[in-house]
Amino acid sequence: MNPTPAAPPGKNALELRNLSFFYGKFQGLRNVSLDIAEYKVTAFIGPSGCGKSTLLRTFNRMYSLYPGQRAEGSICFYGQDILDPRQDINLLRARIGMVFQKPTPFPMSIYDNVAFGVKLYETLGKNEMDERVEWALSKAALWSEVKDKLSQSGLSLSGGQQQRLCIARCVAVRPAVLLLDEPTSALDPLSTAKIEELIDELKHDYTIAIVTHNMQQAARCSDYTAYMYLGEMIEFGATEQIFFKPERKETEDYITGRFG
Ligand SMILES: Nc1ncnc2c1ncn2[C@@H]1O[C@H](COP(=O)(O)OP(=O)(O)OP(=O)(O)O)[C@@H](O)[C@H]1O
Repeated sequence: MNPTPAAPPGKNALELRNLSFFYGKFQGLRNVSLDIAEYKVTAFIGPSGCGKSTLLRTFNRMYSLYPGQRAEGSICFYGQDILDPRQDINLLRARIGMVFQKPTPFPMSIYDNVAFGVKLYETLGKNEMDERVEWALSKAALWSEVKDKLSQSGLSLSGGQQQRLCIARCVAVRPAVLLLDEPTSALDPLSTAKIEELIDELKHDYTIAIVTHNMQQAARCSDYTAYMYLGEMIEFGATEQIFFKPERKETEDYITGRFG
């Protein structure tokens, strides 16, 4: 199967070319090429184990934490190859933030959860930090719910609020790209709807890549969709095209539930 590189019109935040990934001897990604358009939502769908999370984790070199895992090919982030061994990983993670499947607030106050990342990269005075925390919590549509209890533990919030707190923590360091790895799979339908609304708001300011098992979610939230299978990019295009007029039979079978 050949990958289907497709360049959405406009500027790209990330450009992947012939990206392969290895967990030791096991190859998790095979020659993936695609462009991630700036200020759009790109969704990654496909059956369990097809490499969606593996792909997302290459975008901020998350795998570098683990010996034996390596990527080949190139990922250009506004013209800079992030796979270059000289890449400053901390700086990269400030520019490309990640939110995980399970909400992961730190065992500290709501305020400190948001301020934590900022302190790693910037030295702000108290007023500036207060402003940044309020700004980030507002961006994550959480400010009105927590403004009177900023000193309470982040762990005291509901699951949906905790996930929005994690988004606020990510946004607070002012990244260019947000990576969302199944951000609603641990949430109830109401919290899921809130996060989906939030994604729609956030794409005005951020480029978003989302992994989801939920096809309705991909159809609702994304501008572009990539269908993956066994580590390969089978088809990539505008979400409407992928869902209503897929070019590949494999994509159609998956979308219509005939897969397997
Ligand atoms: N740490 C690891 N070591 C070895 N193999 C791994 C590791 N993590 C993932 N894999 C393998 O890489 C492949 C892709 O896994 P990945 O988690 O990216 O898939 P996925 O599409 O995100 O799956 P899911 O939808 O179930 O989360 C799978 O075959 C998986 O078993």
